Amino acid sequence: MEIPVVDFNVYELGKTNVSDDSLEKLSHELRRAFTEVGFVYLKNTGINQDEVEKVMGFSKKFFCFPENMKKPFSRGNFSCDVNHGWVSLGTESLNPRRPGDLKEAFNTTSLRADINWPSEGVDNFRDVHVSFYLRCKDLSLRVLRVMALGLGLEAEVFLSAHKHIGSDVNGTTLRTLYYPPVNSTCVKENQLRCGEHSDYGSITLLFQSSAGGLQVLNRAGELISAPSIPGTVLINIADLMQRWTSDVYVSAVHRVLLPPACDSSTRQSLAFFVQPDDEAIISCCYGSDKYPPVKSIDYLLSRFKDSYGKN
Ligand SMILES: O=C(O)CCC(=O)C(=O)O
Ligand SMILES: [Fe+2]
Repeated sequence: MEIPVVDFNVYELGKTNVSDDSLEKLSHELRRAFTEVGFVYLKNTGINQDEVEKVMGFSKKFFCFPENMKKPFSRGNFSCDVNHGWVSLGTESLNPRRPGDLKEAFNTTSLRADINWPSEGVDNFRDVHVSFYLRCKDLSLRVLRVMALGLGLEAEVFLSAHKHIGSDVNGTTLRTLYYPPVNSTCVKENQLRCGEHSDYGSITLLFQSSAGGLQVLNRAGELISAPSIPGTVLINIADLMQRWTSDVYVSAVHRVLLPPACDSSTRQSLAFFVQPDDEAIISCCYGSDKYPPVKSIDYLLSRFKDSYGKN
């Protein structure tokens, strides 16, 4: 099964009058995508390609700085948030059995005004990333509502555990990713741009530049490619949501391959990782006991330990 494209037009950002019938139809389409593949392309969400390209442009300026200008913003340097900040090339292994991923990232996890943001040479870096974070937050809340309806659950069931996105008690992160040109003579054995993994939280919104490489493992065990479709948002189920729904919605493994040997192009993506509030207890819905309840923050920290374990 390929990744379906679903039209979100009736519930796009800014729309307030949506009929129950249209929401129900949408919820069935999302349910089908999230049970059969775990990934869906949403079109007509209200977030357009120009916005995405603007954020990528600002990010790229930062990534192209020399290392000494990026280092002060490193992940781990921010006492208010363990995940906020810059992650250098090869630091994270999303598949811990592989060498470090050939990617750089900047995580916007804290929206606090009093933290140190890159500004020299990248005016507006904070504002551009924070505005896009808030747009993604709004869209995510809409998607979470429709997802609950698709399961025949009360519309607020997921939303009530995502009340604090953008505050210090919620780990939701906008991650801008930069995959520099690959020099194939320097690549380690089994190294990829991004190793096989599934995401940790509830859902992920992904926007990609035109360079390919993203693959998704479908339920038939086939790796299918997930190219960028301009103007759409690729949304996937993450692991806590799979637990929450007792495996009804599936969190699919995915990865980003190296480019072909003679291809020296770069790649960019923006991932918005939606995480339930730190203190939310995630228990299986429908009264199932398939997984024991887990606290959102405990689960997230244990997953970070695995992917940053080598450092
Ligand atoms: O860059 C991409 O297209 C995917 C990145 C990803 O899957 C992740 O960071 O979790
Ligand atoms: Fe991912």
